[in-house]
Parts: sequence; structure tokens; C-alpha cells
Amino acid sequence: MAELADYQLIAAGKVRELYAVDSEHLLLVASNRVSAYDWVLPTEIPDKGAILTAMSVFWFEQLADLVPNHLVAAQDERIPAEVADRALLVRRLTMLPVECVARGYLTGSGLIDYRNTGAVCGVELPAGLVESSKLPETIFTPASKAEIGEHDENISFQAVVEQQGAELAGRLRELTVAVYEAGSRIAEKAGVILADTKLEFGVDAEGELVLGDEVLTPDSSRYWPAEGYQAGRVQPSYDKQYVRDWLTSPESGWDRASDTPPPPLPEHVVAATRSRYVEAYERVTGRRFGR
Ligand SMILES: N#Cc1c(N)ncnc1-c1cnn(CCN2CCOCC2)c1
Repeated sequence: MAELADYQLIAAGKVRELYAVDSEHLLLVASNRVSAYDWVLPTEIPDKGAILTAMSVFWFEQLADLVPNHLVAAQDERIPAEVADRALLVRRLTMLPVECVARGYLTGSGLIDYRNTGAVCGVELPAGLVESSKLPETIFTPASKAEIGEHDENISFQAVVEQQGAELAGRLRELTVAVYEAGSRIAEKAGVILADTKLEFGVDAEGELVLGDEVLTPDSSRYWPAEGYQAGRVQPSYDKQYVRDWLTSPESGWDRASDTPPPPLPEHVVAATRSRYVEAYERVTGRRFGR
């Protein structure tokens, strides 16, 4: 069995790492870390990495007829025991430097763009939309990858055309919208709104466009409870609302506006958050989580 120390770390995000296994394969590892308000919290959520990894596996399977993906194996002797249930063996791709975002609802940076320009990434929207409005149709709102710690910058489809060529840009938009809509339909049956998602694509040695990274997880997407959905206000996050509410409550003693790191989470917030990740996984996939 391989050890993680055998592999070279080649990329690290807030809550995930990527290691080189050999010339053809990488190891995508999801930690139990959770981020909120642009901070990585000092307290881990047990099983978060395993739950989100299992979610990506589910979606790769559901979407296999729509788009090829980079998943090679979720169980393999090249996956070290220490990360066994929260790591995937994936094919090495040449990643495209575009964050492919699809939105079915207006919130976050999309809402800010809309309020400033009446459009999101150059896509004109009807007047009168508010926080969390359902959009008349799914929109493709790409972003350029930001440095660690910075926010991605929304860019226009035309900018992607100029960067990647019209044909590839068109395929990225088509596939991103199709993946979001497939995910949204399945989530909706489970009483969960998939408000938006961010995908990353790469190109393989044969020049084929391949879906990489994680797919339709609560870290790469906004999941809202369908029950109680109401446009005109910020929706509760399906998975992180307990964390957000506690951090912004007097009990935490934390001032979000200060540049000080958030305090550790109390056990009851950790337990409730783990339960929300398990619940989201089980409702959306129809599968039991393993513990
Ligand atoms: N997936 C994938 C993948 C691949 N299959 N082949 C080559 N490169 C990548 C890759 C390299 N960086 N990123 C950004 C996402 N990273 C995830 C881990 O944490 C850091 C950010 C993806």
C-alpha cells in the first residue's frame, strides 16, 4: 500500500490537496477542514472529506454519459490508507484556466454584478431581480482563477472565446450548463435547491475535454433547502448555516469585520454540521453514508 509521503504535493487549496502519483495519475485529497467567511476554521468536521468525495463519485457516475471525467478509482492500492475514503485517483489533465460557473439563481458575486450592471458576466438579465431570485434560464458565468486567498474574477463569455477559441468556449458553456441542470433536477427531487456550481475542465492527451476537480459538492456549489425558499433574502446554506450562525452570534465572541481568525467551533456546531453533510449526501444520492 502506498504512503502519502511517497507522493509530491503539487497543488493545495483551502480544504483540498493534489499529489502526483505517477506521470499519468494524480491523487485528489479532500480534508475535513471547512471554510467560512473566507477563513479556514481551526476546527475540522469529521467525515466531511469522505462525504464530499463520495458525492463527487456519485455525480461522476450520474454524468458519465454527458461528459468524460478524470476519475480513475475511488479504491486502489495507490490510494494511501490514511486518506482512503477521502481521496480519488484521477487522470492527469491539462487544466483550462477558467472557473466554469453555472447559475440558476441570483446570489453572491452574480447579484453584485447584476446590481451594478443589470448583467452577470455580460449576460443581460430582466429588471427587478432580487437576492436569491430564480433566473429565467440557467446562465454561464465564467471566472478567471484567482491567486490563493483572492476571489475569482467574473469574466465574459467573449473573454473565454478570446482565451480558448470559440469552439472550446462554446463547449465549456454547453457542458457547464448541462451538468448544472442535470444536478439541479436530481437535487430538486430530493427537496434541495442547487443554486449554482463551479466546474473545472481539462484536456487529456487525446485532446478530449474532460471534467476534473470535484463535482457538484457543497464546497463547489450552493445547496439550499427547498423548503422555506423565498426570493428577496439570503437563503440558509444547506451545509454551513450552523457554522455561519454560530460564528456571527455573540456566543462566539468573534468580530467578522476584524481581521482576526475565527475561534474553534463548539462540539454541538461540529456535530450538527456533520449531520447536514451526511443528510445532503443521503438525500441527493439516495445512498447511505458509510458510518
Ligand atoms: N482536478 C484536477 C487536475 C487533474 N485531473 N489533472 C491536472 N491538474 C489538475 C488540477 C490542478 N489544480 N487543480 C485545481 C483544483 N485543485 C484541487 C486540489 O486542491 C488545489 C486546487 C486541478
